[in-house]
Amino acid sequence: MTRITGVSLRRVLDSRGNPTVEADVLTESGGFGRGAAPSGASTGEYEAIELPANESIAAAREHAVPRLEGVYAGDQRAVDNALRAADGTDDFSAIGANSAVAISMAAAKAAADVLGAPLYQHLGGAFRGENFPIPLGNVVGGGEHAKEATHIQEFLAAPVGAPSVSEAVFANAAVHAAVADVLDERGVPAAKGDEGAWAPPISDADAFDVVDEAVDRVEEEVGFEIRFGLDMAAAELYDDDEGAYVYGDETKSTGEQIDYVASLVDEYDLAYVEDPLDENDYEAFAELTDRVGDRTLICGDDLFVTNVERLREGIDTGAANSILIKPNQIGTLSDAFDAVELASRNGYETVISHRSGETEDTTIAHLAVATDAGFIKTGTVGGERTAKLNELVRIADDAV
Ligand SMILES: C=C(OP(=O)(O)O)C(=O)O
Ligand SMILES: [Mg+2]
Repeated sequence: MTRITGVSLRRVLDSRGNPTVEADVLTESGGFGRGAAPSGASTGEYEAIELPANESIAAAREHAVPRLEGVYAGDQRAVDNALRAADGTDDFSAIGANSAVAISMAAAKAAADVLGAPLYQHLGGAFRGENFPIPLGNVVGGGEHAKEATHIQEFLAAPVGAPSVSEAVFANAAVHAAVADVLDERGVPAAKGDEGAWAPPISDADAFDVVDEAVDRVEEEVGFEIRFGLDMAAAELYDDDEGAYVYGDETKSTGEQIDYVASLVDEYDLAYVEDPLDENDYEAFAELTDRVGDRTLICGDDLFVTNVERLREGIDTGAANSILIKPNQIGTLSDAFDAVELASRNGYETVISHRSGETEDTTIAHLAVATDAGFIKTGTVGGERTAKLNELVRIADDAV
């Protein structure tokens, strides 16, 4: 049976070397699941609250663990309702979304363990496992993820024509390597940012040129279509006092930002643009989506924060045509599923996503397959990123 008999919590390292929360869930029949919370750097204003790991663990031990004992791990809503009840706030500020999401994911894995089913099947049902998300691979980045690099946070390879998820994963790694070659040929030194993308000290315009060239080279090599996209993380660029987007010495008004993004979509045939505008500006999002939403995905990350109420507002105003899903932005798997369902029912594409601070946890790979998501954004290289990519390869190979 999947009745929970124990929950233990500990501090472990994330990929930035910061403490994060890991949870173990045990069931009465010996089922075991482990989940670890990721952590953002360019966090949205409306995200659930991450507490310092120690504080979150102490609060969850006191308030959540006693309520979870006896709950069926296989009843994900019951687990997540218990977490919400233990917390008692709207944003998990009492026990921390970090403990909440770690426990929520660990319970799902414990239930899958008892059932002897892969996590994606426990979460998504018997007919999942045929369709795979296209991985969006961060190959050049800056913003809050790397100092002295591009203003735009992420340049993402999008192997839209790949015949399999495995070929898509390897294509993104090849684009990452080709970017290194192009930078080297141009004499540009580059360290890596938090997500393993190259973080060269070049302008955004030069980065477009480098990524375009790298994508062309790999496209020729692999023989299928590779496009690219962006996470502009524009809430980080937007200055409330100036009422403008700040790119170093240059600023753009909201109208200029919309024109700029629309021109990039057309010039580079972008497949995907995440957070092109400030997280409070549904109207500007809607204007851009109206202009280019027929030929690219306009995705809300900081805009929606995996929150059904914010997504509902986006649907009502025509603000976007896709949503980024980060379970730790909202705190539980049930809430993340609700956001996916609302999105799908309204024709929105879903993109399951990692955070810039990650662990070896592979839940999001299973979540993407379980929800039949069109895309997954989980980096390109680096152990905490390849953990998810390799898990997708294993799921496709029936090896989980
Ligand atoms: C993954 C992202 O970064 P972070 O985790 O820092 O929010 C993002 O903005 O999409
Ligand atoms: Mg983002």
